[in-house]
Amino acid sequence: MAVYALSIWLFVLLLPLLLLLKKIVRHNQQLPPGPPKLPVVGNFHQLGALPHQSLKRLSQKYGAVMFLKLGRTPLVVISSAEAAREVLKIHDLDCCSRPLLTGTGKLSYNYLDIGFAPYGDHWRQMRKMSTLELFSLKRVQSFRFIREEEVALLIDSITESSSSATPVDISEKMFGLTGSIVFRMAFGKRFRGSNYDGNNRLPELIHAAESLASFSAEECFPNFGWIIDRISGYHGKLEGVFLELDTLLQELINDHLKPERTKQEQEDFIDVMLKMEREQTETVGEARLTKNHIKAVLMNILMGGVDTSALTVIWAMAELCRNPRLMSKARDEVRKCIGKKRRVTEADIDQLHYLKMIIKETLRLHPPAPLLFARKAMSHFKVNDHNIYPETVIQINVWAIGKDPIYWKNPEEFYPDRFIDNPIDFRGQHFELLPFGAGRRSCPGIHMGLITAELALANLLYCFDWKLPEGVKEEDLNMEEAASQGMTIAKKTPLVLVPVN
Ligand code: HEM
Repeated sequence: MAVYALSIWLFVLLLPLLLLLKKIVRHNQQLPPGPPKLPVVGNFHQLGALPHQSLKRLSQKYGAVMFLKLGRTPLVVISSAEAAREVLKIHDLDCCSRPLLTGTGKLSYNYLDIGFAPYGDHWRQMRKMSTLELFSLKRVQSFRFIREEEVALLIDSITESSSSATPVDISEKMFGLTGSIVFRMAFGKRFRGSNYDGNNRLPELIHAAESLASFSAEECFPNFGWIIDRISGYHGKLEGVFLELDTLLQELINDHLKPERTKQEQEDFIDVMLKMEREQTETVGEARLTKNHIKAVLMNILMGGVDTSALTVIWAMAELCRNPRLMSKARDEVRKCIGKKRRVTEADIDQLHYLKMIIKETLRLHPPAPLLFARKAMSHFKVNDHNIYPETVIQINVWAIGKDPIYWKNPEEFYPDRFIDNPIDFRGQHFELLPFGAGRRSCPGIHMGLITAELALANLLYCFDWKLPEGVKEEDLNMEEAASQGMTIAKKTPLVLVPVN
């Protein structure tokens, strides 16, 4: 008992000394400034349900390069274009790895993929293969007929509602559309509404996979996090979601291997990767391309390709419906340029300059991945004279940068005209606008994502006039973001509009 009391007294006496020591060490380390941390949890409690919004508020107090701790994990958050340029351009190679997490490891077949794989030979080979064979402009163009057919089906389904002025759930329609397009490109099969060959859990599964692809409690709090994971059933959920997706992907691959399968006119992603597996001369990392590599890439395509384009169109339509003047300007452009046709085709898109500005403005205010995907520092480097040490997780708050009044006049206003005679683009050269990231880990699906969103939006504007449902005023339209469920941020409530033709 006496020993116990003595240790408590010693602790109380030594505490100020320990704190002082910590301050000195920290000063010597020259870490970026950041909010005070609580013991054990660090700054975890300050993230809230919408971390990009909380982190923006904190950065206004602590700076554009900010140091936090998620439990034990050191985290640096970047919130200005200048600092983003230093990280993503000058120090791209120092920090172009990803943190190794239980969730991402499982869903990527132990990092055989592109998106979650750590930097190294394997990732370089996979990224090269996907850039040349899956995401090239030529390949994207080869799927033009799929996008045009699926958009035509969508317009037909909305036409039925427009004749009776029935409200349409645009959010559901958009996830259905992008799901169908990605499905056909990747697997050569149709995915209708929320139903794929009887598997109506697919959209739910993709969202569940996205939410499991982040830090588990144990990764943040090594001492007791496992208890939280046990209570929340984290590992069971991860196993379950992985097993269902793995079974689906394996079945799709098996279908492609059946000798009786009729040769498709158009190769899908599985065909392309199976052909590469057969013909490979180069090794991928230490191993050759296997079925697990193929499934890992398909998993990335499902998780990265469906929600992102859908969210872009949903937010664009929501912004236009709140701004009738911009809506008529956009509609006039599409109808004037296209003239009398049934549908807008991809060949028409290049003339639609205002539509492209709308997409850009939407991606500025509503980047689907507001913090990009987490990166991990591989070596020591400095940003604004602050040290960033190996193993630090780095998040770029592109949502905050897109709203920074230093670069954007009236940043909260949806104003596509700001891009007239303005060279700022979103392909990774202008650090004030980074919805696709920049540098080595930037989005390889940019052409595919953009053309899908542009074609869908152009046709929605060309084929219908849009009204808000009875009793909803423009200023009442709910523009809140849903609580973070992983890498992307959705609109909190579905967008419901009435089509008129
Ligand atoms: C509007 C549509 C899209 C947006 C806004 C978007 C955004 C992003 C962002 C922000 C990143 C992370 C960049 C970084 O960490 O610096 C990323 C990575 C990635 N995206 Fe996209 N994306 C879109 C469409 C697509 C599509 C259609 C696909 C595939 C079919 C795709 C596949 C990927 C992959 C595989 C990565 C990981 C790259 C790597 O780590 O090397 N994306 N995307």
